[in-house]
Amino acid sequence: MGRRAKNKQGNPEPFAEANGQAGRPSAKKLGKRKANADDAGGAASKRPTKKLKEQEAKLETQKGHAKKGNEKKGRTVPKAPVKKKQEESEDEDEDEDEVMESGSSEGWENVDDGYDVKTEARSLFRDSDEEGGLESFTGDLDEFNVEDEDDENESLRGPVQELDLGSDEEEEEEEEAVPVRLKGKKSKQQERPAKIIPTGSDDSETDEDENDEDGPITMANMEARSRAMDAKAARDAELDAEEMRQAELASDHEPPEDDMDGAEVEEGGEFQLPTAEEREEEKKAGGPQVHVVQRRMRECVRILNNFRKHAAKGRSRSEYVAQLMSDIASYYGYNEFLSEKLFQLFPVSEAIEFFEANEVPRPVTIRTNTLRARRRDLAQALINRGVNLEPIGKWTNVGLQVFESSVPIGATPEYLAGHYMLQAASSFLPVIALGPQPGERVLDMASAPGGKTTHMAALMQNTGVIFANELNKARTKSLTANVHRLGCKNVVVCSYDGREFPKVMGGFDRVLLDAPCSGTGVISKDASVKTNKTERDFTLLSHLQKQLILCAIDSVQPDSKTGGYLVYSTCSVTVDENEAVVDYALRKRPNVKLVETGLEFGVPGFKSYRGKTFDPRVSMTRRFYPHVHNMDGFFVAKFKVERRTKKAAAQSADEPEGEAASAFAFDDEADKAIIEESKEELKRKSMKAKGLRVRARAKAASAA
Ligand SMILES: C[S@@+](CC[C@H](N)C(=O)[O-])C[C@H]1O[C@@H](n2cnc3c(N)ncnc32)[C@H](O)[C@@H]1O
Repeated sequence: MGRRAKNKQGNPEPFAEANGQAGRPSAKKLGKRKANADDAGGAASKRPTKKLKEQEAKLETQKGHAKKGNEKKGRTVPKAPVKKKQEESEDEDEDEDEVMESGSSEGWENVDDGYDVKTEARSLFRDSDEEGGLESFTGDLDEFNVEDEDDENESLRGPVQELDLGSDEEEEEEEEAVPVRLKGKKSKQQERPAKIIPTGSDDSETDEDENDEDGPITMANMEARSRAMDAKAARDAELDAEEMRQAELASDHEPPEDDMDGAEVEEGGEFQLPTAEEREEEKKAGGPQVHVVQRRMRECVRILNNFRKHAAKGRSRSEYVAQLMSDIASYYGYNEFLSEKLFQLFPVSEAIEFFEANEVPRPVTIRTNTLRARRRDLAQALINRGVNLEPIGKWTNVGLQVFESSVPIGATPEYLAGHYMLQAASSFLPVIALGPQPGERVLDMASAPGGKTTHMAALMQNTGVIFANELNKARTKSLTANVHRLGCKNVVVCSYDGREFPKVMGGFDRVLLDAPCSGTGVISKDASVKTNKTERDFTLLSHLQKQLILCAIDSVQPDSKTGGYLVYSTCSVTVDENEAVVDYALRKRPNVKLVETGLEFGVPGFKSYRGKTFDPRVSMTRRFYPHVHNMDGFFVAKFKVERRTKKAAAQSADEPEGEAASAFAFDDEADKAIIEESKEELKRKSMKAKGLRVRARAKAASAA
């Protein structure tokens, strides 16, 4: 398998200005893909890169530069246009900026020609071993990798899970073969016979293998190979675009029923929704067989995409939806409540893409700590150790994507020396949006394990001061460790409930509230979310988030000469944790307004959702999705806080609970019990973290 194929991440290019609608596969398209893949034998374990590729091809072709747009290798997270200002503030490396901007070969031209990475990596390994170098780190990795299992990012959830430290025996074996130490978790999909909606990219693995010649990748041939891959990607993009045009053309001329996407009859005869009895029998037999569920899901998607045409007489849309949601839950392993909640966020076909993307690990990415290293130097040092990497994209000057590595990325000398942070690309976004400036006073209200705190310290060039607050004392250890490792000298770690601000301290130029959330954006890293989140969790969380956001707003200094901003972010995709919280804040604090995040990609937030209307400015917020942007699901909103006038204060007190409020807001009086429960829950968690005995929840509740 090719070098990149081993760490294939689905799709590459960004969907700059994606709006969530763009390029959604039509029913026709899905059918066509399915037919293609079925022809190819319904191969198992293929990644859901298709839609991304199609969208890219379409968008990029429209823009007239498909060549750049479709790097089929799935080797990048979004390469979105970058703002000049961000570039300047994020990286001091001017030379590198030049190379990046020239766009010639993504910044690697000036490394030594003829350098054989594999050979060098082998010798480095030996050297390290002799010196007790890398080997000696493995035992202590946990300490260095900082974590706490429920951390949202960094070394905790994602990348480190990917690392395979292996046993000593493996080590020896691997040294011979130039080991790949970076491994994806085996997804459930890989054990399944076929995809729900097979895609044309299903043959991409073969393509990649063809592309990856056997010889060693050297500095000399890296660029040429990269160009060859780009050229191939461009050809693929053209083919895809052509296929898309054909599909669209065909949909303009009603297809015959036996067309690929018509009411085709799959193996097993005409599709019928199961009756209640059949479903009961299915349950008794231990649930449906995988191939039955797959087919049923495919059929339901097809029918729901053109209900009038394809639905069986007498069956309602809601019956198909109910069947599909139930099958999604069993096929992907979600509880029914969550599968429904997530399903409702998207049009039918896109929902499947989302669930599929959650089965695939996101790219492993690192952030250069510009307090200690320049990205170019860091990249060179890691390449010398046998790490295959490249810049994430033009939107960040500090990010690197790691494709494979023969060393544990969380234990290299550079890691230990604080030259980089293992950090999900999505985690860069709120910090870029906040844009902390040197000399400012900043609050990071919920900060452990410190990925964003340390990023802000770097942007502030270790000047000014950042108060890094974290409720959970146990988690302040990893936060402090990271602050030290990365050489941040302007950070004060503290441990309060965020809701105690600004009483504890206020008057900040900027505040980041990276709120505690359900983690529905990071399911690929933490599959437990699929089953352990209930309706009650979402109620409690959104209450907490609403309380925290008001405290965060009140902690901002409206008269700040340089700032006066708040960024609210979550790694969740649910509306109650995102737009509903933002809408609530806008209503409760008329002295704040939403401003553009400055992030040039991402889908606008929902202005309305399931019959509820939010403040129209909520569309200035940005959503990020695994299936669209190949990053963790994420949400970012940026506020400007202004001076509170008497009139505004009165307005906020009188603020009627609007249309959206009924569903998403809370009334302090009526919900007192819930708020108390949420406090109780936090207390329990904190006690647990300290190793204290915690009363069982039911007892605690009745006692309260
Ligand atoms: C999404 S994580 C923060 C990740 C962090 N910003 C980073 O980039 O590394 C949310 C954090 O909020 C903490 N937290 C939960 N409730 C809190 C509260 N009431 N006040 C402050 N922090 C809280 C959690 O313990 C968790 O560490």
